[in-house]
Amino acid sequence: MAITYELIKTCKQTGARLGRVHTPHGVIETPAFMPVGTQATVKTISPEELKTLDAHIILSNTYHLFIRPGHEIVRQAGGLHKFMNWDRPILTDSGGFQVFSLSNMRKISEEGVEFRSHLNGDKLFISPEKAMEIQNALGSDIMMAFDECAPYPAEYDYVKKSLERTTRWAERCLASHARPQDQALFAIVQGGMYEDLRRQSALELTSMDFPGYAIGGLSVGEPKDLMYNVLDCTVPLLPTNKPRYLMGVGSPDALLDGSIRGIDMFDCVLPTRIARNGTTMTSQGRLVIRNAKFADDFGPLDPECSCYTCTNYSRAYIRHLIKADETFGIRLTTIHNLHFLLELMRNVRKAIMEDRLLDFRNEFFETYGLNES
Ligand SMILES: Nc1nc2cc3nc(NCCc4ccc(CCO)cc4)[nH]c3cc2c(=O)[nH]1
Ligand SMILES: [Zn+2]
Repeated sequence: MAITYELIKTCKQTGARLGRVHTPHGVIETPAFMPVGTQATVKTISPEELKTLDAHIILSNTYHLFIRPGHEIVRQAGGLHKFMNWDRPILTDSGGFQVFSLSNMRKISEEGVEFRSHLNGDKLFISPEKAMEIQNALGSDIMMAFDECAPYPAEYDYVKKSLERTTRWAERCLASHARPQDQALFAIVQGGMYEDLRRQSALELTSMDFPGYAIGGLSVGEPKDLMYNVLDCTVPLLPTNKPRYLMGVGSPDALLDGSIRGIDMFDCVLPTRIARNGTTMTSQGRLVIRNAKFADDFGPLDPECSCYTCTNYSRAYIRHLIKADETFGIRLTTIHNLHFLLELMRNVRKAIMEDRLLDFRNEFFETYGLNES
């Protein structure tokens, strides 16, 4: 079996679970945050630094690696682990979402999606079979089924037709799964913001017995309370002995409230993306280091933080680097933001062990600020 999920305990205060996902490249302690390395690198951070930060798994993208450098190159390199020198688990997203969020001129049919590369405009086509061939070449430990992430908002009838096609595509992914012993294929539940369609999608996909289930179609601009409604009606329909992965979610508040609702895995570009413009997550909420008030502030970014950045550099120095567009500044804010979220998840796992996750959540929001993202 490519992966097995070990449920260690369920929190008495909430629906949160402490677990472990065992993979051929190591164990993932859950609930887990996955740093995003879209083009085979977590931007500006080395694999050694990711290990120092204690990231257990990273995410890469089928769409990006298909259009550059091409999955055959990665296959010839011996797979993504060798290519990027990362020997811990890798999850690859299947490309559906990226095609819709990045490329223009795309046509969706039963067969798959025709689109133009956002790099050079080449006309390309990805089908469920193609998405599986690419992920097979990449050699990721966890592959995602090829799906359609319905836009938000979207008409009921469109979402229903779309989820039913996503279910048929999931069957085609299963049928073309070349190495189920080495790679786990996760299905992706769709259904927009409609409870009955979410139920339909969950029941259709869980009847096919995948090793793990993702909840897609969220974090697409909907209000947070809608996202939580969808989780409340979807998570209970997923098997308790398999991992649940909420795609594209990674703000501190959503990691906490998603864990409370029984989500085991999260990914988001947020910490790395906002770091590049100097926005940082600190125990007192968001801090935009470009702000002039930090020009002569020689204290650490976050006094409560023990990361490499907060141990060795001042706000004044980091602000100077970001203003001067120095890459080292982006490395420092990225290291801090990744540490902040990975540390948050370590504390979430500790709070579940001690049956006090709800208390931990309320304490966290008192200092971080409820409406932060
Ligand atoms: N295969 C598949 N992949 C997905 C990836 C997703 N990623 C998201 N949301 C990410 C949203 C997101 C994008 C950028 C930033 C940076 C700061 O603005 C933060 C969040 N939702 C998602 C849904 C799906 C989905 O249904 N299927
Ligand atoms: Zn720090």
